[in-house]
Amino acid sequence: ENVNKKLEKILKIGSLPPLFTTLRVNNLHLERKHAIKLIQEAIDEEERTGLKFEVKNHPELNDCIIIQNFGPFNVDTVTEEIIVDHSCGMSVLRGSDIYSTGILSMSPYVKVGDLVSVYVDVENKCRRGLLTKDFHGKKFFIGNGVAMVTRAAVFCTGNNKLKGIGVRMSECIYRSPQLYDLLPSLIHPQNLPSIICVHVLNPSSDDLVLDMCAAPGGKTSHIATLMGNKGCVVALDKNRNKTETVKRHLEKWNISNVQVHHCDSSKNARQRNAKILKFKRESFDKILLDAPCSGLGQRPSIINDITSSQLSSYPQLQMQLFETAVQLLKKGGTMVYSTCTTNIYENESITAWALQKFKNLKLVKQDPHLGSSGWIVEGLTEEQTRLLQRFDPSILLDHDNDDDLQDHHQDNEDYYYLHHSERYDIDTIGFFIAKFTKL
Ligand SMILES: C[S@@+](CC[C@H](N)C(=O)[O-])C[C@H]1O[C@@H](n2cnc3c(N)ncnc32)[C@H](O)[C@@H]1O
Repeated sequence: ENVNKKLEKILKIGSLPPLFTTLRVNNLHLERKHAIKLIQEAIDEEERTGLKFEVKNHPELNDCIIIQNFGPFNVDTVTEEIIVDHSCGMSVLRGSDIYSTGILSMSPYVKVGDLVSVYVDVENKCRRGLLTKDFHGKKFFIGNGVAMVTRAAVFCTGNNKLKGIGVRMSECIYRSPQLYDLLPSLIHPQNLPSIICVHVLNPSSDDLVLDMCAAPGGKTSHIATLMGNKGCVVALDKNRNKTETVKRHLEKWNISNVQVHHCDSSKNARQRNAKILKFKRESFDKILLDAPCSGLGQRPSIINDITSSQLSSYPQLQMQLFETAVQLLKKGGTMVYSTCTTNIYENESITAWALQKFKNLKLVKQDPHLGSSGWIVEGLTEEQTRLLQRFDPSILLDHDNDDDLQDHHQDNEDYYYLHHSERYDIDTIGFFIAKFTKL
């Protein structure tokens, strides 16, 4: 009964966007107070919702900025419709406009400048180019916007998909400031636990650091920045295209202490095209293993179509990567293992397995520790779970009236209330961090 209730809360909170946007500042090139001023000015100028977004310091992280968002709002639908894919819908709920590539279906006579209601294709069933009246699958309303393109322009451009903004959002059920492409070399939108994760690793300027699963590179640039663009970071990813994304991001940030390689970081490399680089055993001072995972902590996520076999495949891969990490870590070195999932089998159970298998590994205290403790599993003592850091936004829904979990997309005053208190350290994506030292 309790487990089901917890699961219900995890799914419910997972379907909502966090109501805080967090940004990391490139403090090698810009002081945070100047960044705050520039961002506030840009938001005030762009603002179309009539809401006042306040840009603030994170009180404990010297490179982090927080902006509180608003929602949910009741928005009336209009006759003209468009349907967008899931990932586009999720970006809209976090403040984005709609790019034409995300549009799946559109009413036939929409003209540029018309107001349209925007829906997400919940079950991934809408064929691209379908007329909205012919789509009978589940769809979820996320707000209204102004069409910048016609149906013909979106769907009749041959093989080249139309690029650029297709619908400019005017009233979303959740409202966040428009930040994309704002000062891309100086600020990076990043979820709070991801920022905390690299502070926990705490790299310094004379370290040799390995980032085993680096793409798209958010944590890599953070590691490099904390090292003052000195020392050396080796950043690996098994996906070649994604390593190019990492390189572009680092170039934008003017970072020169990172070597990026296309490489399979697991011991038993099976991916055919990824090179396997040989590093000397016990050569790295610090290692980040931000592991591939089931992503169950990602928010918002209206659907989750992960299969149980996909879900159960992750621990195996995580253990392989973990073994490589332990081999490559120096004695006395530090390793951080992290995931963006709430799945205990990819988090606490991997930690328990690692402590059992590698007797020279020890869990150590994390600083900062803003999340809650880990969950208790076989093989971990209570004291050890207190050294783990788990971000579990479902605790926002832990209040006395558990039986009355209403649909937040209606008129959920409880939810609205919760979000208007200062809960930025809880209203995050789901995330897990374990920090080890090698004896
Ligand atoms: C959670 S994401 C990493 C996010 C990244 N650390 C960041 O903060 O931007 C996991 C990454 O692991 C990569 N990956 C998966 N299996 C891998 C392997 N065997 N070796 C190296 N990278 C792998 C994926 O391509 C993916 O980019």
